[in-house]
Amino acid sequence: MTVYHRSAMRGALLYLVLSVVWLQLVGYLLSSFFDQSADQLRWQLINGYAWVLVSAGLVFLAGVRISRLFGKGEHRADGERLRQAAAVFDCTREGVLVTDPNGLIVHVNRAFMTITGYARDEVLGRRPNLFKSGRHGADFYQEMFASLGSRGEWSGEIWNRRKSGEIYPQWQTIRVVRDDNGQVSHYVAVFSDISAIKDSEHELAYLAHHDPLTGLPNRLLFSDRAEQALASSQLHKRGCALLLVDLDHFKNINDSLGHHVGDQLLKSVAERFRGLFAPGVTLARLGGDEFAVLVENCSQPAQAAVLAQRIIDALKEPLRLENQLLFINASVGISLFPGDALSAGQLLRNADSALFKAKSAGRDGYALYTEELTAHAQQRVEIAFELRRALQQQELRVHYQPVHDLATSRLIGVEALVRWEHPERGLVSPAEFIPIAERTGLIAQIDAWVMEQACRQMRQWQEAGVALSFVAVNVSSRLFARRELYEQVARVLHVSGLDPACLELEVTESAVMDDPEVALEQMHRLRELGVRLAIDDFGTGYSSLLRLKRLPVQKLKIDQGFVAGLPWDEDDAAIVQVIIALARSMGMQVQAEGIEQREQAAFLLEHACGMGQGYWFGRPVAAHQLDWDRAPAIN
Ligand SMILES: Nc1nc2c(ncn2[C@@H]2O[C@H](COP(=O)(O)O[C@H]3[C@@H](O)[C@H](n4cnc5c(=O)[nH]c(N)nc54)O[C@@H]3COP(=O)(O)O)[C@@H](O)[C@H]2O)c(=O)[nH]1
Repeated sequence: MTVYHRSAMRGALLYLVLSVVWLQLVGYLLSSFFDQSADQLRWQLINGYAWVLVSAGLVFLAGVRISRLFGKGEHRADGERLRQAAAVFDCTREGVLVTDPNGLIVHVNRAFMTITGYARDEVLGRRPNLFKSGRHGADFYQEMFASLGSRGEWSGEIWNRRKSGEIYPQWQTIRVVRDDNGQVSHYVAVFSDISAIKDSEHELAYLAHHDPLTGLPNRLLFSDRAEQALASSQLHKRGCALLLVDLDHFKNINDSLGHHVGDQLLKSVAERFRGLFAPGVTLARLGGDEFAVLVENCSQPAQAAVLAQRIIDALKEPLRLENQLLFINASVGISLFPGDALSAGQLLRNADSALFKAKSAGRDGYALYTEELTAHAQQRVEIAFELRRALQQQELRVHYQPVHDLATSRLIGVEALVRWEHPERGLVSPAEFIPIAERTGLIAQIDAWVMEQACRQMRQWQEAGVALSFVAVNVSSRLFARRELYEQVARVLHVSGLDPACLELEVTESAVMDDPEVALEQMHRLRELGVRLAIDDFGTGYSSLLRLKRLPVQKLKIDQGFVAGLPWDEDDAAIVQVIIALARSMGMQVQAEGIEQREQAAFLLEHACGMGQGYWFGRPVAAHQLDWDRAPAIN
């Protein structure tokens, strides 16, 4: 039972007792005063009316008390609600601003002051246009008031000005408050400062569109800008040039000096390139060591070529990193809009084909896109695709070319050369697919496979009693630069059980001289395994004799280009003699390749070249086709 019930019960009981006492007392008094029952009846009636009158008075008093009681409760609840609202209003992190129907500010909360920098007194009685940033036009405010008029509410992003003058974004909701008569009594605006969110959005957008290392636009932003530039060029009937720049042998820097130095170098290169171009030119880093330059208003190949040369020349001076000077070159591919391509994607692909051409032509230069390049590029893509399949479907074969001892003319070794038995095209020359395999990275897989086959084959020959000193395999520059080459060779030797001294690894002179320090380290590691090392195509690179002397190499292979002129071409004859003398002076064996005539073999024998290989001795053939007894007479 509540307090109210108990007090009501008490009142009712009191009324009951008083009524009974009153009735008994009046009845007793009337019977004692009056003998006549008619008088007694009249007074009882008067008493009844008097009691009804008193009761009505009591009911009135009770009603007043009750309504007072309820009235007090309601007021208490209202007060509580108001106190809570005021606390929320003041504690909320959202700014709150209340205006009267005329738009004059009548109230602001604490968060409002924190966000805007204004004190309460500075804004009360003023209009919210005090905070206008000037970023929004009249349309914006018209729409806002139209929404308030029709829906009684407006929400949206608005840029306002703090007291400090700083312009900032806020998310704001404005509500119209109406009184009991439906008249506008107030406008209440609740807003939050969204600068931090905007900053994060900007940061995310920046990260998504820029390369974090150099701060240059990335591929996404570059493609976007290229699309825009092309659209604008089309409209204004102007030309554009896209230059794709690739650093030559950058991988060697990463591999030999570490990624930290590689990163520093990329930053320095980006800095140097930045200094070359006027503001209208977009320079981007597309990934790895690949940069792109988009030049608007450049329609002539000659103009683009000048820029390409400027890029190449910019790297002629060494780059100064923390404590060392580094040299790096670049190759550039150029494609022009609208002459070469009509879309940004095509322009990039064409520039890539031209870049490939520049690299194939010996690097450190530029090449312009031509239509034939597309056909070649297409062909390259197709071959790369098919080559992957060929590896899986085991379409590759290993052929062996005999190597003869020139003194005895006997077959003493073989060189393993890969062949592709294409299901439709027949035997495809490695000269066609090896460069593509090198570019796509498939070469490492191919070389590893050839090495495994050659070692197994050599073991089989040895088990069959064939007296063969070595089997030579080619190691591409790509595989040679990899640290895992050592593990790979060790694994193949272990699996095949071949004596390491019977395996000869041929590395081209250019692969060695690309980065002699890395080559030196790699060669020493390989020598620890006990394998033999030969420098292939010797004479075509620019070997430093000092460096050559330090290399743990057992053989120099004279490039077939010099052998071709023997014995009549004096220059070739002189070069060959020098190479032989050089090899011998460094205690290396020397082997000539590309011997097609007896006279060439005779010249080489006469000048103390130890070994020879070429069509005159025998072409590369399948393992079972080798003629072990062939020893053609040289003299
Ligand atoms: N990384 C790898 N490269 C490989 C592998 N197999 C081959 N190659 C390289 O491909 C290029 C072309 O090779 P190929 O068509 O096999 O040509 C070799 C010989 O057939 C050819 N040769 C040999 N003797 C003569 C000759 O008397 N005349 C003549 N015109 N050509 C001849 O020379 C090529 C051998 O060259 P080399 O390797 O320098 O000893 C070629 O660059 C191969 O290196 C492979 O598995 N991996």
